[in-house]
Amino acid sequence: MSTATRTRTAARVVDAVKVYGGGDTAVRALDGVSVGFEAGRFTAIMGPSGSGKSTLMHCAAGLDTLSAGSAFIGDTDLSALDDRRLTLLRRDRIGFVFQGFNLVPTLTVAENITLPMDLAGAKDGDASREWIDALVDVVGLRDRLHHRPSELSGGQQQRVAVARAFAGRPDVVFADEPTGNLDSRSGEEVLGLLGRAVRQMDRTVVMVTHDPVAAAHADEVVFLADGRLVDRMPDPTADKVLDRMKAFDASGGARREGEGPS
Ligand SMILES: Nc1ncnc2c1ncn2[C@@H]1O[C@H](COP(=O)(O)OP(=O)(O)OP(=O)(O)O)[C@@H](O)[C@H]1O
Repeated sequence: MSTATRTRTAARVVDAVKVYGGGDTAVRALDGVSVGFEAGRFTAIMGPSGSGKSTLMHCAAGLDTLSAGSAFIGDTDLSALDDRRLTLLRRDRIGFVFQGFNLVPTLTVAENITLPMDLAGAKDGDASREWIDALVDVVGLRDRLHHRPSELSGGQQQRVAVARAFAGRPDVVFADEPTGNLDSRSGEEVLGLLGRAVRQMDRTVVMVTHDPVAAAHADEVVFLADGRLVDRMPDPTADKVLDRMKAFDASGGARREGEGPS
């Protein structure tokens, strides 16, 4: 039973292809990617600029659609959902953290955190009150609950965004460069938080990042190059990730079969 629990896949794409545009200018941003993101794990997606990281995240999270292949949240095939159901799935089963914190300026910290649940009309039962209470402690915002975002530092604002992403206990939280706008100390705090949410609160996080130090907070790093999955690294360290990235620089990224070096 515990094995089954451990190997649950929170999100996955199978043979994912994404082509932007058409004709001579078509860009194959994903070129047959199959990858699963295990529940209860923190996975980082890395790769050179333009390798398809954001495209993979957006398609896996139902923010964009694949040109071919399938994307699943749990057992739900996203391509089988109409727009309304997709919107509901994103609201109820997925949390998002973006580089620019995306908080509502007129709401307090507490209101921002519970906004997705309030919009969903969730009943404020004891279980969810306890969960939010625990989250507020994990993100260290108890003394800021009645402040507005403009009264907080960037790092504090991103901690609010992290709490908001986890508030509805989604199946998976997708984070796109969550530390991109933060200094290194605030960035470390936010990454530590994501890691604690996974390990102490049994959450699932998938994070796109450029930064080997950020990726080292994950349980596993998956590497993309030229729209393909080229490597996976369990138990990453910043040095190991940096070395792997340098190999991409040296080779100019992964080449398609039959394609020579430029
Ligand atoms: N909306 C779009 N229209 C056309 N091409 C796009 C679009 N979005 C992305 N691309 C192209 O698809 C490829 C993959 O882009 P993507 O943003 O997924 O890469 P990335 O690895 O996240 O890059 P970065 O690290 O620079 O953010 C790139 O060649 C990019 O120019």
